[in-house]
Amino acid sequence: MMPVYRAFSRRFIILSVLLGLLLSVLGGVILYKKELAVIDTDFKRDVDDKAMALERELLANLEVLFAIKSLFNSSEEVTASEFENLASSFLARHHDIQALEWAPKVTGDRRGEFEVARRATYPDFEFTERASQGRMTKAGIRDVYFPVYFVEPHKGNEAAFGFDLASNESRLSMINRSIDRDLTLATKSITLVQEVFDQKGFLIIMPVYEGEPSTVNKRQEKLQGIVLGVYRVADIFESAIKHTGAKGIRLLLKDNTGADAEELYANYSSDEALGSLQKGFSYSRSLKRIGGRQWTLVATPSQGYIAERQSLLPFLVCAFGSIFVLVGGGYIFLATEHSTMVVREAIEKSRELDETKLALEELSFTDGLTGIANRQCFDIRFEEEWLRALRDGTSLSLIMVDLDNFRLFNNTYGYIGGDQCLRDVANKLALTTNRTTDLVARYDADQFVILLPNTDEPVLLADKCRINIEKLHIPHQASSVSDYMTISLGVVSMVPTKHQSQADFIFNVEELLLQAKELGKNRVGIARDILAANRGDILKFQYSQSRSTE
Ligand SMILES: Nc1nc2c(ncn2[C@@H]2O[C@H](COP(=O)(O)OP(=O)(O)OP(=O)(O)O)[C@@H](O)[C@H]2O)c(=O)[nH]1
Repeated sequence: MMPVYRAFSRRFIILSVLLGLLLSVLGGVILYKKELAVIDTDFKRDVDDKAMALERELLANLEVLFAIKSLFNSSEEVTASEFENLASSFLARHHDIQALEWAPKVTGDRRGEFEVARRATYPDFEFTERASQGRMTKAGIRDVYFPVYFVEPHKGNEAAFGFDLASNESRLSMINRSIDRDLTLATKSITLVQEVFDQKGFLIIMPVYEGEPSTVNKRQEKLQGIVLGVYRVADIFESAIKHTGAKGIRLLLKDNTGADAEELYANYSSDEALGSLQKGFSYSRSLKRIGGRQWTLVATPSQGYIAERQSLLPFLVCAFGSIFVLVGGGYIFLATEHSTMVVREAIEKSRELDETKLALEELSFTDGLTGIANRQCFDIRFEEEWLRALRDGTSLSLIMVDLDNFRLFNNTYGYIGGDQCLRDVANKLALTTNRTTDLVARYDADQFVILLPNTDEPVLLADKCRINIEKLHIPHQASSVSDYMTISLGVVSMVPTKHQSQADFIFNVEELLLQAKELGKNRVGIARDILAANRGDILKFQYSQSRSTE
């Protein structure tokens, strides 16, 4: 029973520990995923903030162009200083504008007139275009020019001053589109004429007409020129982003207008390797369409951004949960083992106690000197057998034995010799009885009893005992009967009835033993009814009886 219980409790503890570990890991994973979800939401919000800042920045720059356009709309002829004053005031506030420019529409026949007018202030002024090797050269002959006539700030934009925007096919087509539809348009990324380093820039152009022409022809006819904003992508980007809060976000600005997407600017180095977690957070946010261009912000968090927002909580939940489960499981396991041990010890103790009790019981029923049953044992067995015989209607016989002249034996051979004699006699009496149900017990000092349940010939057995003791040849010089130790016996046998008592039964056998003593010892005292019942053996008893008379 115990091993089954132990195996069950061990299996239960192991399963509980495994379940606890699983729950700890699960708890950690759930918290980890929740944290990632929060980071994802925060990240998208931060990117949206930056995209909106970029939109605001572009719209603010458009407003500047509208203000300059208004200047040209409201004046017959805008002078260089008027343009300079207005543009400077905007440039002072908008540091991300590379230049604000005015490019009038100049027909081929008026080119000289325009060049001369500007040479009053800038003697080297002429209409220019970009030569094939990238350097600036005098503009070729064409019907219409759009030369950069005013440019603020002048310093740093000298290369653009006089540059004919119509010198480039694709730019001219965009200008014409803007003019025909009265559209504010932004170019795709270009390398600015004033650019020294390899940075991407773009232009926003805004046509200025006389009045408000509503058809294509009238627009072409009434066109005065073009207001231009010149920008470096990086400047616009950094200026917009620098006031937004979150740091550690890798941003890539792409121009997705048309079929070919183009990368405009990235605020990180492209050879930086990305982790899978970073890639998982990647987020694209399209900006409002401005100047006909569709810009998109592609964002990925840096490792620092993620690390800053991750806590140790999921790990701690997992680690401490596991430790708690393991320690708890270990404690319960040890406690169970201990209690099992205690129970096992208790069972062992109880078994030992039972054994001790049995041994004590055995001792209490054993005569200390001879090792056969004692008086107490006899009394209990006698009671039991009496009741059994009474119930079953069977016979019960009792032989009482007394050593002859034992006092004299003691006097002659001493108590130690007497003790040995008692042991020898007891041993021989026990050997003489055959049945397991027979009981030989020491009754008193030198007296023994033999209880014989359901025995037909108790007298024969009694005489056999007498003969066997005499045959032991235990010397007894002082005996009045023989040279050896002899015994006298009384025998009673009856089928008990409820009118008879155990005491009478004992009394009778004592009487018969006394008679045997009185008749001369070394003989069996038999009741008359037994003599009658055992007629066939009468001679033997006569022999026994006759011994005493010799
Ligand atoms: N050695 C020894 N002697 C004992 C023990 N118990 C009793 N005796 C002695 O046994 C003797 C019993 O003597 P009795 O039965 O009275 O008389 P007896 O000498 O046997 O005489 P009869 O019975 O008439 O033959 C006494 O001397 C007791 O002291 C014992 O355990 N050991």
